[in-house]
This record gives sequence, C-alpha cells and structure tokens, in this order.
Amino acid sequence: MSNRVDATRAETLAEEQRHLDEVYGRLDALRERAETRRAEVLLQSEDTPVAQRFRESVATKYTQDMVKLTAVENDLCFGRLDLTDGEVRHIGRIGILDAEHNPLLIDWRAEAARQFYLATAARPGDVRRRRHINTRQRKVTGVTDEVLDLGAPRDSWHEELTGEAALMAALDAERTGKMRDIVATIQSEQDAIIRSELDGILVVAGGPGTGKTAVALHRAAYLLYEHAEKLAGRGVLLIGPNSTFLGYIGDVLPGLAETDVLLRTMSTLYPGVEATREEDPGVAAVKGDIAMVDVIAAAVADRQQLPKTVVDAETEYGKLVLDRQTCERARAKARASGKRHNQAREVLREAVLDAFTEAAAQRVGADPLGGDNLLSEADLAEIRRELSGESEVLAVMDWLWPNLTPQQLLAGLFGSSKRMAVAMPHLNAEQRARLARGPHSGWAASDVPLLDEAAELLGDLDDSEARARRARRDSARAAYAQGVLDIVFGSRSIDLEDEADPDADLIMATDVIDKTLLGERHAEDEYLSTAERAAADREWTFGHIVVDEAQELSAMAWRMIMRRSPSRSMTIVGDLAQAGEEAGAASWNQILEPYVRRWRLEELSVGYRTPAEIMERAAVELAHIDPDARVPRAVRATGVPPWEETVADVDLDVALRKRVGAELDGLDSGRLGVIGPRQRIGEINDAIGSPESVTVLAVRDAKGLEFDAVIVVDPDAIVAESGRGHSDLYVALTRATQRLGILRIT
Ligand SMILES: Nc1ncnc2c1ncn2[C@@H]1O[C@H](COP(=O)(O)OP(=O)(O)OP(=O)(O)O)[C@@H](O)[C@H]1O
Repeated sequence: MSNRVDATRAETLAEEQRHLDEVYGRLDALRERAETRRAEVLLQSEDTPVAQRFRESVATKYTQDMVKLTAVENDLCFGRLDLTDGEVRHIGRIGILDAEHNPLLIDWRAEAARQFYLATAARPGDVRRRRHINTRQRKVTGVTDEVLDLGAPRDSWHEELTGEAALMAALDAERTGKMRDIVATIQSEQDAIIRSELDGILVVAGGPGTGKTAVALHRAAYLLYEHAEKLAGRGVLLIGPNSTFLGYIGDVLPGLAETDVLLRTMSTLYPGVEATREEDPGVAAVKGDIAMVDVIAAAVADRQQLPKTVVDAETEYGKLVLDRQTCERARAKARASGKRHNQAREVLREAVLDAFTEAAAQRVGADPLGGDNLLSEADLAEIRRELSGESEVLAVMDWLWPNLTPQQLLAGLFGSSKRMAVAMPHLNAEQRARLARGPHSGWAASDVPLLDEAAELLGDLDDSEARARRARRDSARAAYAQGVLDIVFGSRSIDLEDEADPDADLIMATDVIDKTLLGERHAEDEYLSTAERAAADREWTFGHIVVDEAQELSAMAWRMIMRRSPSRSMTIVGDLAQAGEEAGAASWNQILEPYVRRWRLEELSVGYRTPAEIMERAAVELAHIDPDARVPRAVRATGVPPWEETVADVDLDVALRKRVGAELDGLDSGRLGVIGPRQRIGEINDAIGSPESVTVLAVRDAKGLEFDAVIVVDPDAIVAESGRGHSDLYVALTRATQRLGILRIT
C-alpha cells in the first residue's frame, strides 16, 4: 500500500516537474528575447539626438522587462486547479503562454485564477481539486492537494479557509526580517478586498495581524494588472509609517513584478526634503491640526507687507517716495489677481513700477509754469524701464512682496515669535513658544504637510531662470514627441508591432512603449520610471494611493495626500485601536468627511500573525483602549502561553540577557524583537549587545513589523510614555508569530 502511495506521489512530483521545466524554459526565452531586443535597439545606427533618446527609452523599457522577469524567478508557479471538466490550470506570479499560445501559467490576478482563492468544500464551483506546489530553485519539492468534496465533514469555521495546510505552513514559517508575499495562500475575505473596484475610497480595517498590509500590497499589484491602461502613466503611491516598515515590505511588489509603486513615508513625501528631526508628540499634534491651513494662509498674507507711512527708493531721479495708500492699492490688486503668491508678485511689480514712474515723472517732467507734465509717452516708458532695474526699487518690491519658497516661509514663521503671534491667534504664547525653533534645525515629519500647504499658496519661484528652463524643456519635449512619431509611423525603423511573432504578446516592452511614450500621461523630459518621475514632482497626481497604518496620520497629512489623488481612488488601511500619534484619527469618518461623501468599509476579522494565546493577553490591553472592540479570531494556537516576569530596575540587564539567550535558543534561524519604551532603548541595546537575529525597537518603529518571538520590556513605561500608551502597548504585544514574553520592572 505504502509503496503504491509513494509511487503515485513520485509520479505527481515528476509530472509537476515536467510542467515547471517548461515554464522556466519559457521564462528564460523571454528574458533572452528582451536582452536581444535591447541589444538590437542600442545597435540602431540613426544618429539624430531624437533617435538616440528614443533608443535609450526603448532600451530602458527592455531592461525593466528583464528586471521583472528576473524578480519572479522564485516560486514562479505555486498552484494548480483541476476543474470538473478535466481542464487543468497552473497558477503563478505572471502569465506565460507556450509556443502555441496556450496558457502555461495563469497570472494569479487573472479571473481564470480566482477559483484558486475562493473554492471551498462548501462552495467548490467547478473545482475538483486545488493543489499547492512547493518549489525551491526550479525544483518541485512537494505538493499539497485538497479535494473539494461536498460530502467532507465540516465542523469548524476553519472550513472557510482555503488551502489550510499551505496557509498554516506559511504562518508557521520562520520570519526573515522581510515581508513575504501571500499569492499562494490569499484567503477569500482578502481576495474580495484585493479585487475590489479601483474607483472611490476603500477603507480596510482590522486588528493586528489580520493581513491588512499584505492585502494592501497585493491590491496594488492587482490594480496595476487589471487597470494597466489607467494606471500605467500615473503610478501608485504607497504611504507607510516609517522607513523601517518600508524596508520590511520593500521586496513584496518587485517579487510580484510590479515596479510602478512609489513607497514613501510622510517624512519623504515632499520632493527634496528629508524630514528626520525628532519631535515632541504634542508639538506634532498642534502642527497636524487642520487649523494650520489658516495659519499658513495668514503667514503668507503677513509677508505681503505695508509700510507704516511711506517707503522710499534712492534712484537716478532722486529719492522717490510711495505712501502707504499707494502700496495698499498695489497689494490689493495683486491679491485680487487670484494668482499664487509668487506669480501675483508680477502684478504688484507692475503696480509699484507705475507708481514709481509717476513719482519720477512728477519730479523731472513737471511744468515749472504749472501746466501739464512735459514728458511724452516714450519718455515715461524709458523712465519705467530704467526704474525697473534700479536696485532700491527692486528692494522695495522685495520688502513689500518677497519671492518665497515654502522652506523660507516656514523657517521665517517658526523662527519669529512676532510672526507666529500674527499667524496663530488661536494659540497662547506658551503654546507658540513650543513651536519655535532655530533657523537650521531641519524638518520634522509634521512639517511636510505644512510645506506642501505653503507650496500650494506660494506657487513656483517665477524667476527668469525658471522661466527659461521651462521654455527649453517645452520645446525639447515638442521636438521629441514629433521625432518619436516620425520614427514610429514614418521610417518604421524600430519594430514596434510584430504580428507574426508568436511571442509578441508575451513581451511587455512593446505595450509599455505604446502606452507610456505615446499615450496620455504626464510630460517627461528624462527616461525615468513612472515612480521615479512621481517622486521628483510635488504636483504629481497618482492613479491610486494606498495608505498603510492610516490611523497615524494627522488632518494636515490627509490634506496633502488628498491633493495627490484628485480622483479619490484610494485604499486606506489601518486599525484605530493601534493609533499611537496624538494627531491621529478618532474615526474613519472624521478623516474622510471633508473629502468625500461616500466610502466603502471592509473589515478583516481573522488574525493570521498572532497565535490565540498571545491574542488573549493582548485583548486585556484592547479593552483599555476600546471596551467594545473585538480582537481578531486567531487562526492558530501554539500551546505556548506568554511568559511574564517582574524584576527590579537594577536587575534588568541580567534578566534581559538571560531571557534573550533563552529565546534565541528556541529559535532556529528566526528573528527576535525586543520592544521597549523609547527612553530605555539605549539601555536595552547596551545590555544585550547586538546579536544578529535580534532587533531592538521603540514601539513607534515596530508598527506593522513582526518577529518569531518578542520580548516586551517595561510595559508600564510604554503606557506612561505617551497619551496613547495603551495603543502602543497593544501594538508591542501583537508583533509575535510564535512566542511572547513580558519583562516588567518594579
Ligand atoms: N493569506 C495569507 N497567507 C499567508 N500569510 C498571511 C496571509 N494573510 C496574512 N498573512 C501573514 O500574516 C502576517 C500579518 O499580516 P499583515 O502584516 O499584513 O497584518 P496587518 O493587519 O497589517 O497587521 P498590523 O495591524 O499589525 O500592521 C504577515 O506575516 C502576513 O504575511
């Protein structure tokens, strides 16, 4: 009997291996083809600048194809569906056709793959069997089959799980410090969210470890696949809580062959600014308040100054004087122009020049006999021209209405108690003093939305250099576009469409060239990826925005993000109970109400990360935060309850070393996280040194991360450290996939 089972199993593995060999054979062919095409394009001899640039862009696209085809190397094929009519479908990271154009591998995002994620014994549809295929380096190492039989016994909610054995294996696997994709084991409640429609705002709520981040990432990949036309030129933006988190999730999308997603934190969302300054949470909360909209507007208005009585300028026509009323009229005209500050300066400039010209004319052209002014129109024009270059006249304009960058405006505001008093009447002197700072103190994350707000009101610096740069760019762009059209439709020197070639629709570059070079999209003057272009452009608007750990963002941050998505196509992912920032939101409605009338809410209820024993301990903390909140249903138990130990402060070092040692002994090659209050992080690091598989983190930096085992140090201090301390502790307690320990300090 057992021999027969073994023989059948060996046959199955061999069958899957044959299929896998064919799949990888095609993958290699595709890569080679992209490489050959790239080389061919670069060898083209036409030598005009336009042809050269076009060649470079085509070569870049082929290089990107090669990168994508290389990124899907591991676990390329992970599943198989056998349908009741005998059809067999293999499911993988990308779609691949064989030489006869039949699907060898179906992209996990295609409709034809969907049953892989949905079929259950209770609702098998036309699926007879689902197979998970395990591979390592192009070798099939095992398969797990589920026969979807309506008659099978059903006795628990686990029947809702799809591919339970593969799921449990994934959840039990040791962590590497990098998030893995879940394409092989997406659950049906997750699948529905991943494939939810593109338009509108979708909020995905759920407790810790319910897969919100995983779902958000797979949704980004799905949307880029399903709505390639719409999203190709605009890209997708993903906002995460901090750079450690972005590092943690950074491999997931490339592994799904998606490169058009820009990953950013709020600190890096404003091009050219790296906001690294640590800030008091209370100050961040004030700066995140929506009242800052009026503050920034008032700060800009405050820089459009008037003299108490007069301003004067020493010129070649003598000392010319403008009174306050004249200046006020000029300012009113500039303000009424409806232009942004830096552009409206042009209006003020004209009005001030008019006034100075008139003053000069009075002086030099006045008829000594009291008649009309003796100057001709041409004389006046000449005077005006000369005055426009006079340094004191320019200084008066700069004083009345300075050109300003957002950085100058904010530095000027927070560096001056007088300016703060004018712009922030809603705060008292003590509150304002907390916001004060020196001239070169750098930016904090909470400054970023303020810079963006200021940039909206100020507009670009419209100096002659910027104008010339723009003009050069525009004409280069027009010439380039014409050149591309000539090449593609005129000489046809580059083979864009190759109908006869059976491989044509396997190669992505040709599509990409069509869509992104010639279709409707943002202008470009360099061959950068969509994500790279978006990163450099403050006014870029994205096709879709995903916000993770969304509960942490302030009202000002939301305002900035919404500007990047005028179409309001967004996925917002978070858990209000985990909100650690004082500026964070109290409800989803509070966040969204100013921007949209309707939005969709989906809730994830199954906890994949944290075993039942740990979730039970975390539930105590959740009750402090929100007695009505429900903890996620843990999908598995480990039989290992969390340990708890109380030590005296002086004994912490010794206790920590002992506990870390013990936890590391229990781990094979997995990871241990030690999470503590910010004030103890240095001490903890000193106590345990830096063993390779241990990460020491303050709670803020542990958001969204996970480890095989976690030790939470000094939970009372974590609670006491911030106004949302219980939420912080709740986050700390829910980071472990296997074991949790708590070291209290008396
Ligand atoms: N369908 C699935 N198959 C395999 N693993 C899964 C699945 N869903 C979630 N996971 C795993 O569960 C863990 C928790 O997922 P994730 O980090 O996305 O949760 P989260 O809801 O964002 O948590 P938090 O609120 O703590 O940030 C991850 O290791 C993730 O890979």
